[in-house]
Amino acid sequence: MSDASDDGGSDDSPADCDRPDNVADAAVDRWPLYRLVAESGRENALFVVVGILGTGIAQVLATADMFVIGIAFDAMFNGQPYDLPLLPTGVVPGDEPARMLAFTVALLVGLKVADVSLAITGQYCWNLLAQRIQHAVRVDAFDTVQRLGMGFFDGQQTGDVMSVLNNDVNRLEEFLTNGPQMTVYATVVTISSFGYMALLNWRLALVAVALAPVVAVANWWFGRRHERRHDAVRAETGKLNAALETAISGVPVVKAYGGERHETDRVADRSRVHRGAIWRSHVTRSRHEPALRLLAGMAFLLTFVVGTQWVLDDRFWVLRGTLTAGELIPFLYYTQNLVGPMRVLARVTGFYKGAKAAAKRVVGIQQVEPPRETDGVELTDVAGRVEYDDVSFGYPGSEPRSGSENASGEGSDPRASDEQVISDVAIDVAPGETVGLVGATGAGKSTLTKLLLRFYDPDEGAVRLDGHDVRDVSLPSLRESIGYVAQDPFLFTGTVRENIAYGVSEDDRRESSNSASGETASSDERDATDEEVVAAAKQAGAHEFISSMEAGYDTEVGERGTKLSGGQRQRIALARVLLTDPPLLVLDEATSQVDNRTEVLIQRSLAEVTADRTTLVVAHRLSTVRDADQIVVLDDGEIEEVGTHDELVAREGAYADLWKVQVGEVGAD
Ligand SMILES: Nc1ncnc2c1ncn2[C@@H]1O[C@H](COP(=O)(O)OP(=O)(O)OP(=O)(O)O)[C@@H](O)[C@H]1O
Repeated sequence: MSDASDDGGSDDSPADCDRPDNVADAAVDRWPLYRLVAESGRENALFVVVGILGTGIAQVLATADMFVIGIAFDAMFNGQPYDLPLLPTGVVPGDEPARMLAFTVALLVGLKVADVSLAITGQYCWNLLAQRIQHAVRVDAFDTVQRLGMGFFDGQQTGDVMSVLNNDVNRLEEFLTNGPQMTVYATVVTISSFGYMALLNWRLALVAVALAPVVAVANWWFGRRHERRHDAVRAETGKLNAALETAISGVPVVKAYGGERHETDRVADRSRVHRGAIWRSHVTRSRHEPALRLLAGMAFLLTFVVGTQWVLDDRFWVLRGTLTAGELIPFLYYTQNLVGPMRVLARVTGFYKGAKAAAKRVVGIQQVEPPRETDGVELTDVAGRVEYDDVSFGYPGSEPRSGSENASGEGSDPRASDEQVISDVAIDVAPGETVGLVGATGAGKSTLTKLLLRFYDPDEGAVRLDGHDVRDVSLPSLRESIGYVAQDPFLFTGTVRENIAYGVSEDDRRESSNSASGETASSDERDATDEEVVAAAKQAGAHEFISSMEAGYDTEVGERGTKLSGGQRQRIALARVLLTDPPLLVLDEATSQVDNRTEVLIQRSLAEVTADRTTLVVAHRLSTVRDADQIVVLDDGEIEEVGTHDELVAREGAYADLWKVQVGEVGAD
């Protein structure tokens, strides 16, 4: 995946910035998890500190009990002094065993109460931290995704991107909830157990930890295996999601072609691969923990043998000095106590590697630089002059036509090897003009409009608006100047009213994103009034059918507008654009799905709207562009003819042929 250059207008190309093959391939960061937590977690530093202290001190106190019992045991039964570190001598009772016992019980109860209270506080902080970071990472990643150029979405499967925003981010939460406190627990229990052992007998303590280097190497080895396994699981989860998303969103086609069995088989194949990846991950996990416990068991046995011999013989090999039974019993307890951290170490390593694999994918998305949004010329009072200045363009990553060469005649430049979809197109649209773009399917009409909107940048030449290269114009300002109705308009789940008013609430949306980035928004935000919504719907020929629906403007349109017909969706999309009252209009087959009578009505009301604003109209139905000031006929990405309807008909060229076919003067062949 390539990062976008961000240092100049023409270098900051939405097409350049996003050619990822796979979200996971993008992460070049060595510490993706640290990067995410550090970026999102700075404001949560207090939770980290309290979490570490709470969990840490709780564990120190939890492991103190056996130490206290050992000292009390020797004091009560072996006549040793009742010497507890950190406690003033006056507090500790005298020689009477009953008083010593009462004091010991009170001390143990106090330790347990403090331990539990601190553990609960620590747990609370870790949970809160995990939730907050998960939320921040998800919102940040989503914000990045939706600001990426169209090239990113061309190269990604929606289900895979969804999987990053959902499954992978959840995986982070799982790690953050459990990982830090488990790590603190394991570290503190290990250190404090070792500390208590060293206080009891430092020589025997060294024996007990003799196998620590072996544990470290074994854990490192398992960690590497975990990482590979988790990388595969995360990638396969994304692919499975993509397969599910494609099958569900294509359900009408699947049903129409009776493809249910085929889709089930396809999902089953993906699920099988996914299951295999998960299984391999489980196998690694199921071997990891027992292996570490085995090593801990060996350490315990070693300590037991050495310690017992030492107590019996007053020495063991080079180990000399006194070792009492009262010292050995807590000592063995602490050695056994190390089994818990071993188990946790294995689990935390698994959690960490899983979260790291997920973080790589999240960071992979975050590393794709979105095109600059706020730099550049702010357009005000747009007159509407549009110029395509010898524009050539090929979609990033598309295959070159056979035999084609790039501009330099070399094949090594990946950009230049893209298939040219637009070649040397020059069009000059005066402010207020309406231009029709016509031509065979795949001729490049929609692509030309997308270059104006800067969904992509041209490879050669420039697209200008009011004399400004659109690459030098700030993206929000450019897109606010252009009302765009796409070929297959998208409606959001919600009511008809909400869908029509969507564009006018834009300022509100910008305000929230600006306030997130610390900027303040202008104060002229407003919502559309009901009258404005209805007026726009009337202009778009939508009012009649909306009013005939039971809930009128409050009708729910369903997901992506599935409860409406194609023509109804188009009219709502048209109304949405008209409501924003942009200086420029780009209508890409905006009325292709409405019937002829409705189209004529829409054309009449649109005539008023388009009279004094620049309008680009893409149409197959030539009656839609008949009254345009100029009609550009495209053929295979090149301009074939330009003129008014009458001029082109009189010229008897390609347009005239198309016109004759459409008015029925000649057959299609
Ligand atoms: N995102 C994309 N990635 C790669 N190639 C694309 C992409 N979108 C369009 N193309 C290709 O670019 C060429 C021009 O497509 P475009 O949509 O501009 O044609 P059009 O003239 O609008 O066609 P239609 O009338 O069918 O809508 C086609 O060959 C198409 O396959």
